[in-house]
Amino acid sequence: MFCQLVAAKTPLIFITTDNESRTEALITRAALHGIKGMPVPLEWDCNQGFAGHQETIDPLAGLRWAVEREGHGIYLFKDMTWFWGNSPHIQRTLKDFAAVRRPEVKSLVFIGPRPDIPENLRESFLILDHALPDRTEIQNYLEEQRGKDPYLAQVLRNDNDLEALTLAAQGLDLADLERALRLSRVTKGGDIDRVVANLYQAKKQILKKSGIMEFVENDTLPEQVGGMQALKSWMEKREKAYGLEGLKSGRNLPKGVLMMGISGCGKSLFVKAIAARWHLPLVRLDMATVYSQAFGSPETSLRRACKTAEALAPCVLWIDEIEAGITTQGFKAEGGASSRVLGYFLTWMQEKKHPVFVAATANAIEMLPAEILRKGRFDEIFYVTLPGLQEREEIFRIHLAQRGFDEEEFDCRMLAHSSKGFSGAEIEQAVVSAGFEALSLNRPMHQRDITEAISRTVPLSVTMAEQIKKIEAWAFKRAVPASGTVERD
Ligand SMILES: Nc1ncnc2c1ncn2[C@@H]1O[C@H](COP(=O)(O)OP(=O)(O)OP(=O)(O)O)[C@@H](O)[C@H]1O
Repeated sequence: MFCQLVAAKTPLIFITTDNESRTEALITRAALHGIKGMPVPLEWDCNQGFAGHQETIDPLAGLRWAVEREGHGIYLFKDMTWFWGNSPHIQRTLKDFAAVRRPEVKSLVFIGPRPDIPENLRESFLILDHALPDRTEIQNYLEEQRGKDPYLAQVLRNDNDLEALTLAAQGLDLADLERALRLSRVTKGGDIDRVVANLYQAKKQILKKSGIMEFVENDTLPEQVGGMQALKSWMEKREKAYGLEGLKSGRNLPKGVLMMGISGCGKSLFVKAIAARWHLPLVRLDMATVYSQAFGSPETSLRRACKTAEALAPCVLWIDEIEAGITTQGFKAEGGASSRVLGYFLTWMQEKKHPVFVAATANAIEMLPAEILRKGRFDEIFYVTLPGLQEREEIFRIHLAQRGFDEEEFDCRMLAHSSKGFSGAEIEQAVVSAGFEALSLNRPMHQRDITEAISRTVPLSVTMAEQIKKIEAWAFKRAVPASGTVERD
């Protein structure tokens, strides 16, 4: 694509990239191998100007130098986005350059993490996105390296190993992949499982640095989730239809589910359980962070997040608080960032090319615009409400067992009765604080400790009774209850 644009004499190109050196390498390779007669691209940055031309350190001088040079050429500007916003001279020079037809093949290429192009120049630019390498690119790279590098030849003994390493490397830049492999070599990890583990560590670090997303280490089992029968059977049906292999490989991965409902009732827990059960990496995107603008505009942050998720595919993208950023005036009325961001997200959901299972969670569900709830966006929309009697009993059993208590020594039915209106998180908290109480008195935990912890708790369903009623009335019309039934006790 880049070669074709240059060959077609596109004067101004902007490439968004998170990795300058990878993009520089790509441009150089494309120029030398893809465009006949093209010399090596010349690079400009604000510290050096063009190499060997001190007089070009000033951005305008650098630009003029490139514009005035004769012959074919690609001129790569790295830091121009910091300067051009406040410089009418730079903007005018670029506008004039774009307006002139010239016999030679000459393009000025600008790179940066975001297409921060001055309003004035937008029309003159063609914007490309240098996304992370896809599966085929990674596989080709690994195969090529295996032929050259005895260490990789030792790690990748067969096609299954190659497949496993390719999968683990998805979401990494080739430069980062190279670095991670070097690290594995130094630590003498010749075993494929260790190399794969190293790559996951590298990915975790990189996502953490990017700020808006995080890798969630996860081994939650569906058995750790009490109740939610409808959600569980939704999951099991897909497993029966496509097989775990089909889901794990991404071949038959559903589009996604939206889980909305009261805080502390297990939405996040279920997202983790689904990802672990389908053996898919789980990345969490916090919409509140996207709107905080800490990592660029909300649109740019979300675009980057979606691209990264696609590069990591097959994976589960957990969008937490999808309603964040939508103000009380509503989605359309405010007409600002949230409608643009959600608009982008919905289009992406529809058009994404790689298998990303989107698990979105929401608390303030009455804020969600009809666009999100429309049939077909998500495979299913679930409403996660307060657990009923049977479910509370199950949740007590789960949390007692998780903390090493023998659940048979407790009357979980009775505990369930006395915790009416409690969320899963509140039940967990009652078990934890009862355990702590007993520990502080240096004795085993008894049933009484838990009932006392329950009676000390004022659950959310009491403090927020009115809101919860409203939320329930709203949700029951629009979503499937995650529990399968609406159990009242
Ligand atoms: N159905 C459940 N079964 C077992 N444990 C539960 C259940 N619901 C909640 N919990 C416990 O409460 C904790 C918090 O729940 P979780 O974070 O999944 O709730 P949430 O609905 O995502 O809340 P929020 O909307 O506030 O993020 C869980 O980690 C789990 O320990």
